[in-house]
Amino acid sequence: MPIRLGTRGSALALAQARHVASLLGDEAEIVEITTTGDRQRALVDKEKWVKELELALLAGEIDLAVHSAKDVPGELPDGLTLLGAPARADARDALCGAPSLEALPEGALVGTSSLRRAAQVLAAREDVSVVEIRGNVDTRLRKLADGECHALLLAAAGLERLGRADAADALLDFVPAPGQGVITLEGRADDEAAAAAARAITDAAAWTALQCERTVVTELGATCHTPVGAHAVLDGDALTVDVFVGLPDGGAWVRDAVRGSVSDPQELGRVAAARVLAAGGGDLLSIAEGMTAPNGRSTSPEQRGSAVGPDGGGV
Ligand SMILES: NCc1[nH]cc(CCC(=O)O)c1CC(=O)O
Repeated sequence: MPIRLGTRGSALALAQARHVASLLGDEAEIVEITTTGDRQRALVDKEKWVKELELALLAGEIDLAVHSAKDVPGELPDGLTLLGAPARADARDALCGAPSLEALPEGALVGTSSLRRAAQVLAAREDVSVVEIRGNVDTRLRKLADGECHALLLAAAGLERLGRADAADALLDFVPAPGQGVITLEGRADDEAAAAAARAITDAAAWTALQCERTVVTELGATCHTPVGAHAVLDGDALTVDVFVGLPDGGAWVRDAVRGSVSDPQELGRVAAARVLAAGGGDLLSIAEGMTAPNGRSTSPEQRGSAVGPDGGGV
Protein backbone atom coordinates (compact mmCIF):
# COMPACT_ATOMS: atom_id res chain seq x y z
CA MET A 1 0.00 0.00 0.00
CA PRO A 2 1.42 3.40 -0.94
CA ILE A 3 1.63 6.11 1.73
CA ARG A 4 -1.14 8.62 0.99
CA LEU A 5 0.09 12.18 1.56
CA GLY A 6 -2.71 14.66 2.20
CA THR A 7 -2.28 18.25 1.14
CA ARG A 8 -4.22 21.40 0.49
CA GLY A 9 -4.48 22.51 -3.09
CA SER A 10 -2.60 25.83 -2.92
CA ALA A 11 0.58 26.18 -4.96
CA LEU A 12 2.72 26.31 -1.81
CA ALA A 13 1.00 23.29 -0.22
CA LEU A 14 1.35 21.26 -3.44
CA ALA A 15 5.03 22.20 -3.77
CA GLN A 16 5.60 21.01 -0.18
CA ALA A 17 3.70 17.75 -0.75
CA ARG A 18 5.67 17.06 -3.95
CA HIS A 19 8.89 17.67 -2.05
CA VAL A 20 7.86 15.15 0.63
CA ALA A 21 6.74 12.67 -2.03
CA SER A 22 10.10 12.94 -3.80
CA LEU A 23 11.89 12.22 -0.50
CA LEU A 24 9.69 9.19 0.17
CA GLY A 25 10.16 7.83 -3.34
CA ASP A 26 7.93 5.38 -5.15
CA GLU A 27 5.63 4.42 -2.33
CA ALA A 28 4.10 7.91 -1.93
CA GLU A 29 0.90 9.16 -3.50
CA ILE A 30 -0.45 12.73 -3.22
CA VAL A 31 -4.08 13.21 -2.25
CA GLU A 32 -5.36 16.74 -2.63
CA ILE A 33 -7.98 17.50 0.00
CA THR A 34 -10.63 19.88 -1.20
CA THR A 35 -12.97 21.54 1.22
CA THR A 36 -16.32 19.87 1.53
CA GLY A 37 -19.29 21.99 2.56
CA ASP A 38 -20.22 19.84 5.55
CA ARG A 39 -16.78 19.79 6.98
CA GLN A 40 -16.06 23.43 6.37
CA ARG A 41 -19.07 24.60 8.33
CA ALA A 42 -17.69 22.96 11.46
CA LEU A 43 -14.36 24.69 11.18
CA VAL A 44 -13.03 28.03 12.33
CA ASP A 45 -11.14 30.32 9.96
CA LYS A 46 -7.57 30.34 11.04
CA GLU A 47 -7.05 26.65 11.55
CA LYS A 48 -9.36 25.64 8.75
CA TRP A 49 -6.78 24.12 6.44
CA VAL A 50 -4.88 22.19 9.06
CA LYS A 51 -8.17 20.90 10.50
CA GLU A 52 -9.36 19.81 7.08
CA LEU A 53 -6.34 17.54 6.71
CA GLU A 54 -6.74 16.30 10.28
CA LEU A 55 -10.31 15.24 9.54
CA ALA A 56 -9.06 13.34 6.48
CA LEU A 57 -6.44 11.61 8.67
CA LEU A 58 -9.04 10.63 11.27
CA ALA A 59 -11.36 9.38 8.51
CA GLY A 60 -8.54 7.18 7.16
CA GLU A 61 -8.51 8.96 3.77
CA ILE A 62 -4.83 9.83 4.04
CA ASP A 63 -1.87 8.46 6.02
CA LEU A 64 0.26 11.58 6.48
CA ALA A 65 -0.82 15.21 6.40
CA VAL A 66 1.82 17.57 5.00
CA HIS A 67 1.78 20.95 6.75
CA SER A 68 3.83 24.12 6.96
CA ALA A 69 4.85 23.60 10.59
CA LYS A 70 4.17 27.20 11.48
CA ASP A 71 0.49 26.79 10.62
CA VAL A 72 0.04 23.80 12.97
CA PRO A 73 -1.57 24.79 16.31
CA GLY A 74 0.11 23.89 19.60
CA GLU A 75 -2.58 21.39 20.55
CA LEU A 76 -3.40 18.49 18.24
CA PRO A 77 -6.65 16.48 18.25
CA ASP A 78 -6.72 13.22 20.21
CA GLY A 79 -5.31 10.36 18.23
CA LEU A 80 -3.07 12.50 15.99
CA THR A 81 0.58 13.33 16.42
CA LEU A 82 3.47 14.97 14.58
CA LEU A 83 5.72 12.23 13.22
CA GLY A 84 8.66 14.08 11.73
CA ALA A 85 10.04 16.84 9.54
CA PRO A 86 12.47 16.87 6.61
CA ALA A 87 15.39 19.33 6.49
CA ARG A 88 14.44 22.93 7.12
CA ALA A 89 14.52 25.61 4.44
CA ASP A 90 15.65 29.17 5.21
CA ALA A 91 13.68 30.14 8.34
CA ARG A 92 14.05 33.90 7.85
CA ASP A 93 11.57 36.54 6.85
CA ALA A 94 12.21 38.23 3.54
CA LEU A 95 11.67 41.84 2.56
CA CYS A 96 10.38 42.27 -0.97
CA GLY A 97 10.37 45.64 -2.70
CA ALA A 98 13.23 47.36 -0.86
CA PRO A 99 16.89 46.46 -0.30
CA SER A 100 16.66 46.98 3.50
CA LEU A 101 14.31 48.29 6.21
CA GLU A 102 16.49 51.41 6.45
CA ALA A 103 15.97 52.07 2.74
CA LEU A 104 12.17 52.27 3.06
CA PRO A 105 10.89 55.79 2.47
CA GLU A 106 9.55 57.73 5.47
CA GLY A 107 5.97 56.59 6.18
CA ALA A 108 6.20 53.64 3.76
CA LEU A 109 3.34 51.14 3.57
CA VAL A 110 4.59 47.68 4.48
CA GLY A 111 2.34 44.74 3.62
CA THR A 112 1.85 41.81 5.96
CA SER A 113 -0.99 40.08 7.74
CA SER A 114 1.28 38.71 10.43
CA LEU A 115 1.16 40.36 13.87
CA ARG A 116 4.67 39.08 14.54
CA ARG A 117 6.07 40.73 11.41
CA ALA A 118 4.12 43.93 12.13
CA ALA A 119 5.52 44.05 15.66
CA GLN A 120 9.09 43.63 14.46
CA VAL A 121 8.95 46.01 11.50
CA LEU A 122 7.33 48.72 13.66
CA ALA A 123 9.90 48.14 16.41
CA ALA A 124 12.61 48.83 13.83
CA ARG A 125 10.85 51.65 11.96
CA GLU A 126 8.10 53.36 13.92
CA ASP A 127 7.32 55.76 11.07
CA VAL A 128 6.13 53.08 8.64
CA SER A 129 2.52 51.87 8.37
CA VAL A 130 1.60 48.24 8.26
CA VAL A 131 -1.12 47.40 5.75
CA GLU A 132 -2.91 44.09 5.68
CA ILE A 133 -2.07 42.23 2.48
CA ARG A 134 -3.78 38.85 2.25
CA GLY A 135 -3.92 36.01 -0.21
CA ASN A 136 -1.42 33.46 -1.38
CA VAL A 137 2.20 34.37 -2.09
CA ASP A 138 1.64 35.12 -5.79
CA THR A 139 -1.37 37.32 -5.02
CA ARG A 140 0.65 39.27 -2.48
CA LEU A 141 3.54 39.78 -4.89
CA ARG A 142 1.06 41.02 -7.51
CA LYS A 143 -0.36 43.51 -5.00
CA LEU A 144 3.18 44.77 -4.36
CA ALA A 145 3.78 45.09 -8.11
CA ASP A 146 0.46 46.95 -8.41
CA GLY A 147 1.65 49.48 -5.83
CA GLU A 148 -0.72 48.54 -2.98
CA CYS A 149 2.31 48.77 -0.68
CA HIS A 150 5.95 49.86 -0.88
CA ALA A 151 7.29 46.59 0.45
CA LEU A 152 6.11 43.19 1.56
CA LEU A 153 7.19 40.80 4.32
CA LEU A 154 7.07 37.10 3.41
CA ALA A 155 8.71 33.87 4.51
CA ALA A 156 11.88 33.19 2.50
CA ALA A 157 10.97 29.48 2.57
CA GLY A 158 7.64 30.02 0.83
CA LEU A 159 9.29 32.11 -1.89
CA GLU A 160 11.94 29.43 -2.40
CA ARG A 161 9.44 26.60 -2.63
CA LEU A 162 7.45 28.51 -5.23
CA GLY A 163 10.57 29.30 -7.27
CA ARG A 164 10.24 32.99 -6.40
CA ALA A 165 13.38 33.43 -4.26
CA ASP A 166 14.31 36.21 -6.70
CA ALA A 167 11.52 38.33 -5.18
CA ALA A 168 13.36 38.55 -1.84
CA ASP A 169 15.39 41.75 -1.82
CA ALA A 170 16.69 41.24 1.73
CA LEU A 171 16.61 38.62 4.47
CA LEU A 172 15.75 40.10 7.86
CA ASP A 173 17.03 39.41 11.36
CA PHE A 174 13.48 39.24 12.74
CA VAL A 175 12.77 36.26 14.97
CA PRO A 176 10.88 33.89 12.65
CA ALA A 177 7.57 32.25 13.52
CA PRO A 178 7.85 28.95 15.40
CA GLY A 179 8.25 26.28 12.72
CA GLN A 180 8.82 28.72 9.86
CA GLY A 181 10.63 27.00 7.01
CA VAL A 182 9.80 23.54 8.39
CA ILE A 183 7.45 21.08 6.70
CA THR A 184 6.00 18.68 9.24
CA LEU A 185 4.16 15.38 8.86
CA GLU A 186 1.15 14.58 11.01
CA GLY A 187 -0.33 11.11 11.33
CA ARG A 188 -2.48 8.81 13.43
CA ALA A 189 -0.78 7.97 16.72
CA ASP A 190 -1.29 4.21 16.16
CA ASP A 191 -0.09 4.06 12.54
CA GLU A 192 3.34 2.44 12.64
CA ALA A 193 3.82 2.34 8.88
CA ALA A 194 3.21 6.08 8.54
CA ALA A 195 5.47 6.77 11.51
CA ALA A 196 8.27 4.71 9.93
CA ALA A 197 7.92 6.55 6.62
CA ALA A 198 8.00 9.93 8.36
CA ARG A 199 11.00 8.90 10.45
CA ALA A 200 12.92 7.80 7.38
CA ILE A 201 12.86 11.31 5.88
CA THR A 202 13.17 13.23 9.15
CA ASP A 203 16.10 15.58 9.62
CA ALA A 204 17.26 15.50 13.24
CA ALA A 205 18.15 19.21 13.31
CA ALA A 206 14.80 20.38 11.92
CA TRP A 207 12.87 18.02 14.19
CA THR A 208 14.79 19.04 17.33
CA ALA A 209 14.35 22.73 16.54
CA LEU A 210 10.63 22.23 15.96
CA GLN A 211 10.16 20.48 19.36
CA CYS A 212 11.87 23.40 21.06
CA GLU A 213 9.96 26.13 19.20
CA ARG A 214 6.58 24.46 19.74
CA THR A 215 7.31 24.11 23.45
CA VAL A 216 8.06 27.85 23.64
CA VAL A 217 4.61 28.61 22.18
CA THR A 218 2.70 26.31 24.51
CA GLU A 219 4.65 27.47 27.56
CA LEU A 220 4.01 31.12 26.70
CA GLY A 221 0.32 30.35 26.23
CA ALA A 222 0.57 32.22 22.92
CA THR A 223 -2.29 32.31 20.43
CA CYS A 224 -2.65 33.53 16.87
CA HIS A 225 -3.57 36.95 18.32
CA THR A 226 -0.18 37.38 19.93
CA PRO A 227 3.03 38.36 18.12
CA VAL A 228 5.45 35.59 19.03
CA GLY A 229 8.62 34.39 17.34
CA ALA A 230 10.79 31.42 18.27
CA HIS A 231 13.72 30.08 16.30
CA ALA A 232 16.01 27.28 17.47
CA VAL A 233 19.36 26.55 15.85
CA LEU A 234 21.65 23.57 16.43
CA ASP A 235 25.36 24.00 16.73
CA GLY A 236 27.04 20.68 17.50
CA ASP A 237 25.79 19.58 20.93
CA ALA A 238 24.31 22.98 21.66
CA LEU A 239 20.85 24.27 20.86
CA THR A 240 20.14 28.00 20.94
CA VAL A 241 16.64 29.41 20.85
CA ASP A 242 15.84 33.02 20.07
CA VAL A 243 12.42 34.17 21.36
CA PHE A 244 10.45 37.34 20.60
CA VAL A 245 7.26 38.57 22.23
CA GLY A 246 5.94 42.03 21.37
CA LEU A 247 2.99 44.31 20.95
CA PRO A 248 1.52 44.43 17.43
CA ASP A 249 2.34 48.17 17.22
CA GLY A 250 6.03 47.61 17.94
CA GLY A 251 5.79 49.75 21.07
CA ALA A 252 7.28 47.22 23.46
CA TRP A 253 8.90 43.86 23.09
CA VAL A 254 11.14 41.28 24.70
CA ARG A 255 13.76 39.34 22.79
CA ASP A 256 16.01 36.80 24.46
CA ALA A 257 18.28 34.00 23.26
CA VAL A 258 18.97 31.00 25.48
CA ARG A 259 21.52 28.25 24.91
CA GLY A 260 21.16 24.71 26.17
CA SER A 261 21.76 21.10 25.32
CA VAL A 262 20.49 19.54 22.12
CA SER A 263 19.49 16.47 24.14
CA ASP A 264 16.39 18.11 25.64
CA PRO A 265 14.85 20.64 23.24
CA GLN A 266 11.61 20.82 25.24
CA GLU A 267 13.46 21.72 28.42
CA LEU A 268 15.25 24.53 26.57
CA GLY A 269 11.90 25.74 25.28
CA ARG A 270 10.52 25.80 28.85
CA VAL A 271 13.56 27.69 30.16
CA ALA A 272 13.42 30.25 27.34
CA ALA A 273 9.67 30.81 27.76
CA ALA A 274 10.06 31.24 31.54
CA ARG A 275 12.80 33.85 31.03
CA VAL A 276 10.73 35.80 28.53
CA LEU A 277 7.66 35.69 30.81
CA ALA A 278 9.78 36.88 33.75
CA ALA A 279 11.16 39.74 31.64
CA GLY A 280 7.68 41.16 31.04
CA GLY A 281 6.61 38.99 28.12
CA GLY A 282 3.55 37.81 30.04
CA ASP A 283 2.21 41.36 30.32
CA LEU A 284 2.87 41.97 26.63
CA LEU A 285 0.98 38.79 25.74
CA SER A 286 -2.08 39.86 27.76
CA ILE A 287 -2.03 43.37 26.27
CA ALA A 288 -1.55 41.99 22.74
CA GLU A 289 -4.45 39.57 23.26
CA GLY A 290 -6.70 42.56 23.91
CA MET A 291 -5.63 44.47 20.78
CA THR A 292 -7.73 43.66 17.77
CA ALA A 293 -6.69 46.00 14.96
CA PRO A 294 -4.81 43.90 12.40
CA ASN A 295 -2.64 46.88 11.45
CA GLY A 296 -1.42 47.16 15.01
CA ARG A 297 -2.48 50.78 15.36
CA SER A 298 -5.09 50.28 18.04
CA THR A 299 -3.01 51.42 20.99
CA SER A 300 -2.41 54.95 22.16
CA PRO A 301 1.07 56.47 21.71
CA GLU A 302 1.49 56.50 25.53
CA GLN A 303 1.75 52.74 25.42
CA ARG A 304 4.90 52.95 23.36
CA GLY A 305 7.75 51.88 25.59
CA SER A 306 11.36 51.04 25.29
CA ALA A 307 12.62 47.57 24.79
CA VAL A 308 12.95 45.38 27.84
CA GLY A 309 14.63 42.05 28.28
CA PRO A 310 17.44 40.22 29.98
CA ASP A 311 19.77 41.10 27.14
CA GLY A 312 18.24 44.52 26.59
CA GLY A 313 18.37 43.19 23.06
CA GLY A 314 17.26 45.03 19.95
CA VAL A 315 15.45 43.89 16.87
N1 LIG B 1 0.86 31.65 6.86
C1 LIG B 1 1.04 31.26 5.50
C2 LIG B 1 2.32 30.54 5.30
N2 LIG B 1 2.52 29.33 5.88
C3 LIG B 1 3.80 28.93 5.56
C4 LIG B 1 4.36 29.91 4.76
C5 LIG B 1 5.72 29.87 4.19
C6 LIG B 1 6.48 28.59 4.36
C7 LIG B 1 7.08 28.38 5.71
O1 LIG B 1 7.15 29.30 6.54
O2 LIG B 1 7.50 27.25 5.98
C8 LIG B 1 3.43 30.92 4.57
C9 LIG B 1 3.60 32.15 3.77
C10 LIG B 1 4.35 33.25 4.48
O3 LIG B 1 4.34 33.32 5.71
O4 LIG B 1 4.95 34.11 3.80
